[in-house]
Amino acid sequence: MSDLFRVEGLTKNFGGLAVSRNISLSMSAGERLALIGPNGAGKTTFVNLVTGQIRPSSGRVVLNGEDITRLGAVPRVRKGLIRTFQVTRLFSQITPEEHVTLTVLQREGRAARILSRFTGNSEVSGEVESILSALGLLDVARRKVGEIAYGQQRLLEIGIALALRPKVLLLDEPAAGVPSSDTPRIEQALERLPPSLAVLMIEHDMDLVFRFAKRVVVLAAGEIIFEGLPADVAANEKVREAYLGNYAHARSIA
Ligand SMILES: Nc1ncnc2c1ncn2[C@@H]1O[C@H](COP(=O)(O)OP(=O)(O)OP(=O)(O)O)[C@@H](O)[C@H]1O
Repeated sequence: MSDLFRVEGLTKNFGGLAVSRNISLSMSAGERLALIGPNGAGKTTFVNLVTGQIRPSSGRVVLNGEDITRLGAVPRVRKGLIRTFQVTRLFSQITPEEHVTLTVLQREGRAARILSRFTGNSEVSGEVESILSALGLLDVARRKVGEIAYGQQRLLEIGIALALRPKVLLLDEPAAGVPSSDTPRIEQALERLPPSLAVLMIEHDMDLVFRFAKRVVVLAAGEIIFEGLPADVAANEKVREAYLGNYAHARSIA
């Protein structure tokens, strides 16, 4: 099998509620996949199952041919399965340079040493600089995170993920909360992600989805209802029903 990553029959029940239903999906190295679906479809739950934040009721998660279903979140990160979150989780008092430096040191098992000893270390700082540069963050590298734009904070989260040297990167709504004037920056950064990386992106911004993804998977009520080319998704009857149903529901409770 040439799949870098796959899930087989992934199912999660919360009490009587089936939130993931028999999801099977595979990704190869370098793939750009978007996972979309109406609110409550189970997208975040899917990512949580993949990264080990929650355990499936049944099914398997396989990375590089190895069944990692029983591994916790931290060993999965070490194996290269990395995610970002919908809401930023950054420290406002330290800089982007320090965030990414710390992550590189953490990965190398050197984070316990004093950070300042490493900011001048050429091996580490070269890697930090190349990550920040690819994301267009060099000019704010030494500003406090609390002072930089939200779009830049979102990019920094991707930088932290990259510092962990992912093989599979799961991006949970990378453009959420970012003003539309800043979305081109996010798009550019996504275009510059390492070509061999497999990227799965959850996103509601359809323009971004269509420009980024080569393949789209649609989830509705915990199930995959479409898998195919971005150009074919809008015309698909099941997809239209899922979104219309959701909007109708949203209206009924408004
Ligand atoms: N821990 C939990 N216990 C019970 N139900 C849960 C739990 N986590 C999620 N759910 C339910 O599972 C369903 C799917 O939620 P999930 O957050 O995965 O959807 P989503 O597609 O990511 O939605 P959104 O686009 O709004 O972020 C929702 O009905 C949610 O209420």
